[in-house]
Amino acid sequence: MTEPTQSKRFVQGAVVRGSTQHPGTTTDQRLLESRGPTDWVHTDPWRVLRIQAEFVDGFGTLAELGPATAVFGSARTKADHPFYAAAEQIAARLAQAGQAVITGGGPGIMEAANKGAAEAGGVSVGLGIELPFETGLNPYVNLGINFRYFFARKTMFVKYSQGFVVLPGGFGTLDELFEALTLVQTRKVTSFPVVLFGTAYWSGLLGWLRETALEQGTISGPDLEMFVVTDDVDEAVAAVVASPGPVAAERPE
Ligand SMILES: C/C(=C\CNc1ncnc2c1ncn2[C@@H]1O[C@H](COP(=O)(O)O)[C@@H](O)[C@H]1O)CO
Repeated sequence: MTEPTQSKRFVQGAVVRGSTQHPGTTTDQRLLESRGPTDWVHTDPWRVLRIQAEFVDGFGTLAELGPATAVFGSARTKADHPFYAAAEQIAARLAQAGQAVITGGGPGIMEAANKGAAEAGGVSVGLGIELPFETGLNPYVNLGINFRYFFARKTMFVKYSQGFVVLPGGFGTLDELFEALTLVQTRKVTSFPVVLFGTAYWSGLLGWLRETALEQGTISGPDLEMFVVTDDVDEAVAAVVASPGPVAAERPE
């Protein structure tokens, strides 16, 4: 009987190959030398890995953030608008209360909130999003992550904040607001305060929710109690600072 010789073995990561199974090159050689078709970078399996990478970067960066509140509002609000000043003040108060402030990292209300947080010495988070036109993170972000995918970015807002303060805004703001309300309504999260800042701006929407949505039974009475509506900076801050965060509703495993 012939003794197998150790020297003829080839170790390939976790795999051990005998001489007849030798691949001829090492894995590193093939990685470094390969040049071939590149269309696979535009396929869904590759996108899945990129999506995973966004979650890895987001979770890895924000896991130790501590208490935080997300502030939303129009990307178009100018620096001389009263809502810009209000967002700046809300964020400054949140920072003074030991909270990080999370925004979409863009201009308008996002910039105001990042400015308020950063200038008050707080953590000023910007979760940027790739858009067809380049806007980039505003200069007041001191902890920023850029996302390709809206849904990965939206997970970060909810996962790492203990409440939302929503200032007047358009479709983007409404999307963020209604996502939070849907998560609370469906009990995906509990203890998640949503503050609508700017009573006059929100009154039309709230009236429609009461007089049309509630009337026609598409929402219920308690759904209308999910948010605090205010023009008062202190009230807005107090509503979120007291919250323990997006506690997942209990369910049997
Ligand atoms: C349209 C303009 C800039 C776009 N830049 C944005 N950067 C980051 N996040 C954005 C941007 N635009 C929208 N968002 C997100 O939606 C919310 C604001 O949307 P709205 O439609 O303006 O209300 C905001 O909270 C972001 O998360 C201006 O030149």
